[in-house]
Order: sequence, then C-alpha cells, then structure tokens
Amino acid sequence: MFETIDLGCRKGRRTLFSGLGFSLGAGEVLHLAGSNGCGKTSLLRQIAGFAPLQSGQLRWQGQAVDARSHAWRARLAWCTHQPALKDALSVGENIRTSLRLAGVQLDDAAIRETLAQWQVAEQWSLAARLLSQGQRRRLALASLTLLARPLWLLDEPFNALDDTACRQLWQAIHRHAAAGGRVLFTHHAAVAGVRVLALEDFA
Ligand SMILES: Nc1ncnc2c1ncn2[C@@H]1O[C@H](COP(=O)(O)OP(=O)(O)OP(=O)(O)O)[C@@H](O)[C@H]1O
Repeated sequence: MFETIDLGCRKGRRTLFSGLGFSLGAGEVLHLAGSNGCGKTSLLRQIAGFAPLQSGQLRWQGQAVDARSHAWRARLAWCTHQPALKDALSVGENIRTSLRLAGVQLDDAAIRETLAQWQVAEQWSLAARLLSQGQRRRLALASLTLLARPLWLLDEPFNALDDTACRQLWQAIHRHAAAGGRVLFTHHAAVAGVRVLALEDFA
C-alpha cells in the first residue's frame, strides 16, 4: 500500500491543500483532479521528492518514506509536462542514458522494440530537439514502460498525444495496474471508470 498522510502545501500566503490523505493499493489507478493552479503538480513533486514535504508523511507498505532517498526514487517513474531530454543528443542516446542512470540494463534491440510500439523507433538517430511535442511525449512514455517501476506519477500524460497514442497510454496504464502497479495521474478532463481524488476538497 502507498499512503499519503496529512500532506499540505503553502505557496506564498496561499494554502493550496492541507490534511491531504489517500491510499493507493497494488493494481489501483487514481485520477488527481482539480482546476488549473490548484496544486496537482505541486503534490506530485512532493511525492516524487522534487519538493520537500511541508507536512505529513508518505508511507510505503506501512513504512515511512524519505521522499528524497535513492530507494524511494527507485520505486517511481515520473512523467511530466516537459519530458527531460537533452536536445543535442539523439533519441537513442537520450533513452540509453536515462535508462543507464536509472540502473536499467537493456540492449538496443529491446529498447527499439518498445520505441516501435510507441511509433518513435524511426527517430532513433534524430536529435531530440527535432522531435514533435507528441513524439517527445511518446518517447517519455516508452521510457516509463521500460523503467518497470511500481509507482507511476504522471502529470497530464495525455497532453500532445493523438487519439491512437491516448488509447495506447490507457492500455499501458491498465496493463501496469493489472501487473500490480499503481498509477497516480493528473488530467484536466473527467475520466469514466477511474477513482478520482478532487484536490480542491483539501483546499
Ligand atoms: N509564491 C507564491 N505565492 C502564491 N501562490 C503561488 C506562489 N508560487 C506558486 N503559486 C501558486 O501555486 C500554484 C501551483 O500550481 P500547480 O502547478 O501545482 O497547479 P496545477 O494544479 O498542477 O496546475 P495546472 O492544472 O495549471 O497544471 C499556482 O496556483 C501558483 O500560482
């Protein structure tokens, strides 16, 4: 079980959320919903350890988590608005480097097979700066699936994706959950059939 207990976030004089708690069991998917600027990204950044917890605690399997620890980062796969790519490097170099930094050993054939599933294998030798926004996002999602981490934190993962890629992402999310993974994602529109956490309930 992944749990957040009594999390809070203040920015300047504004409280974005307080007393926030939820749990996410194996195989669960949670839609983090709320209007622009209500704090969805801020919450994901706290969970991912990119911003300090201002209050409360994270727990994994009943144990308190240090969100800045290497052990915690090794449980997460994080996909943001702006996929982190080195623009001067090729697609292949980017993905090889990010997997190596994450400690994932895969040969190029395995990586290229996943890139092909996300329709970005043809861009293997292309400099990342030349990718379209949707291709950047597809590459980030291919990388997410290759990382094989139990908790996915996805910030507006459907942005810039065409209908085919949106369907593919849903399939990937459901496959991950079916394999016992957990997914917490933000999305501006309502999603049928997925549990919702309305962040503004904690404002
Ligand atoms: N110093 C500050 N003082 C007051 N408010 C601040 C300060 N810094 C940031 N904010 C506010 O904190 C909020 C941070 O929003 P965040 O990016 O977490 O929201 P979001 O729900 O992900 O938004 P979006 O849906 O637009 O991506 C914004 O409303 C921003 O204006």
